[in-house]
Amino acid sequence: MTLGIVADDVTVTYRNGHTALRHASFDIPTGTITALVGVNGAGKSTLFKAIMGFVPAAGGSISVLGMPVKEALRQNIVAYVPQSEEVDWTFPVLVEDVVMMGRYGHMGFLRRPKQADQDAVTAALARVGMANFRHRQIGELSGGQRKRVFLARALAQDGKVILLDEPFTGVDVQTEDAIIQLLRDMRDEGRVMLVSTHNLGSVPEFCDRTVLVKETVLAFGPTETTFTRENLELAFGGVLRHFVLGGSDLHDDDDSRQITVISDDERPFVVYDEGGGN
Ligand SMILES: Nc1ncnc2c1ncn2[C@@H]1O[C@H](COP(=O)(O)OP(=O)(O)OP(=O)(O)O)[C@@H](O)[C@H]1O
Repeated sequence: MTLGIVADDVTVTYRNGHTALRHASFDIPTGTITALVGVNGAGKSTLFKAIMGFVPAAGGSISVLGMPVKEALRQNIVAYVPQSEEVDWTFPVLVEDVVMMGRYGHMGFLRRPKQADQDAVTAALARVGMANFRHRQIGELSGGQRKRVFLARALAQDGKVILLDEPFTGVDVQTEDAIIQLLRDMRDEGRVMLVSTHNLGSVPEFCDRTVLVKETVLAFGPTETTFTRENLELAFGGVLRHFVLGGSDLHDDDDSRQITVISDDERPFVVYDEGGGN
């Protein structure tokens, strides 16, 4: 088992003094898809930022493919697929330009694309089924198409570790299935896929591993032993009312993919179904 990402006792404190993660530890091997699960504000994005070196760890350490974060950044091996809200969609930029950004780390100082860079962009767009959209403005695309373009950027970068922040928000079932298939292919190529998702129903279906966060890492490991009723109740701070997992049940009907967590004050807290998520 080759180690992909290892967090050892990581604490992250923002400049305003807020500590978003305390003593968080986990490890995930290469060649896996790992779900990052937790309520809003649990620290998922913070963990991503720490892995990308955007925020320093106030304590502990993170290694990526055996390297410190700084070195991993230098080698351009960590790719990021952002949440839609993080992107300024009014910025006038073509689809091919967004994907070309994935090549920047492979280019020289002047960032002049070579034929190999153009080829990588073409191949990445084809792989996500967006070849025909190459010359479109990014702002003119649908939510699902935009996700595909950012996945193409990660592919063009040839990231060995790919962080995806809620890739299923606002995408239809067909696009979700296409994204899951792509993630599986990338896993089989030995990459590390870390996926933050609120779409709990699909976690057991496609994530080999799960990391549960709530201001720290509550639990991590293989999904069968980690994505349990007890751990989910801990992560969501409520009572799990409807929890159907595993095997053929998952595919029998739409209902069986639904997970409902009822919060302590009896309001449905998390209600997710096949295509949904909120
Ligand atoms: N730049 C920042 N400065 C200070 N505090 C921050 C900053 N970014 C996030 N936080 C705080 O850190 C905590 C964790 O936020 P984070 O964005 O990591 O949560 P999350 O799990 O990604 O949530 P969501 O599911 O809503 O995306 C929250 O309490 C948040 O308010």
